[in-house]
Amino acid sequence: MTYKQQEKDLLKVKKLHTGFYIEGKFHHAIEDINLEVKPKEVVCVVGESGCGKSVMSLSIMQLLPKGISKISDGEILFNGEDLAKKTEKEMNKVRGRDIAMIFQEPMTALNPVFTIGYQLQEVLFNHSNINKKDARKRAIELLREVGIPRAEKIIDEYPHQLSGGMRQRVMIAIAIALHPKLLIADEPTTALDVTVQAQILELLKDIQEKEDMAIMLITHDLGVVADIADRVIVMYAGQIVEEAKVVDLFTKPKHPYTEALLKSIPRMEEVTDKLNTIQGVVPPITNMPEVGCRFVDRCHKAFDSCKKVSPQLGNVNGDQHLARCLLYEKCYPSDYSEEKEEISL
Ligand SMILES: Nc1ncnc2c1ncn2[C@@H]1O[C@H](COP(=O)(O)OP(=O)(O)OP(=O)(O)O)[C@@H](O)[C@H]1O
Repeated sequence: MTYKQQEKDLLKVKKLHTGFYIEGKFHHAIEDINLEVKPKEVVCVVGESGCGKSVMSLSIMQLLPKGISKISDGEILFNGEDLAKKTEKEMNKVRGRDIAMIFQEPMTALNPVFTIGYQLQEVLFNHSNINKKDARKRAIELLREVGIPRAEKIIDEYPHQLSGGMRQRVMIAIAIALHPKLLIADEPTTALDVTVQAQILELLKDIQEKEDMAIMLITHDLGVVADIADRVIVMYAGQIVEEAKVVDLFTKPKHPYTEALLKSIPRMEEVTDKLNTIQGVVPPITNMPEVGCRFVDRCHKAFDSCKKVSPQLGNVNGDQHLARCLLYEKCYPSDYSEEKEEISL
């Protein structure tokens, strides 16, 4: 039995396409996204800024900005139910109770005019019949669980009285209050300094184990991934370009973009005066190449066909390692033939 067949999916995203209306024209920000998250699994989604990571997570949570964006195709199955078909009222029940989300900047998610305790208890009141006394007790327990010292005092403080790391701990406490089955964490450590980043990652790992919860962690930093992920999904220009178990991704990366991301992680043992950065930028959604590989202009392994043939996501190293690159035979479109390409030239 393969890994993918072992357990039922908690989240299964199928052929998801989401985009924005810009100057009256619809442009896709993510295209043909297929992914699964199993119960208790930690899946990391990585890629540079603008690759579509946040659009993907906001699509799953149905939190895209109204009027200017839409899911144009696809399904988002959570425990078999399509979230894309749920009403706002139904989604309000799912958010927090089944799927929780934490963001990069906790200050924007926390309300500055209410105490920490008020905001924690509000979640408990909204989803259960708990009384005031028990809610306060539970809120203090939750603050302790996420490592907040002097929880009895902090509960009556306001978000601005806490450090960035402590605020992120409060967000995690709110997120786990109802024991969700999935936590989506969008760059949860990016705004924090390095030592605090490590503590928050450690906390997420502990909580994931204690709560038996799955995590989808979104980050632009592959360094963060090594420590926590079971599986990694690499996104580039709105598409998944590689997906593998964490060990395989780090030891046998298949896509030149993943290789470049790995090279850009600073290493202690390398004495160098410059960081390896990837030259160029991610194409904007208003100027996405219609055909060919979207990484072609930045790829040092690119060859002629890369501009003419759109690579498919294919199995490149057993059934758990997918990549979207013409270096691999399995990534050519099923109707591809060299003859056809020659005629079209
Ligand atoms: N409100 C919006 N209106 C128009 N385009 C948008 C909007 N939000 C995102 N986009 C575009 O969608 C694409 C994907 O953006 P997204 O925020 O998902 O990237 P990301 O990988 O999460 O980057 P970051 O790490 O910077 O958040 C980008 O080209 C971005 O410019």
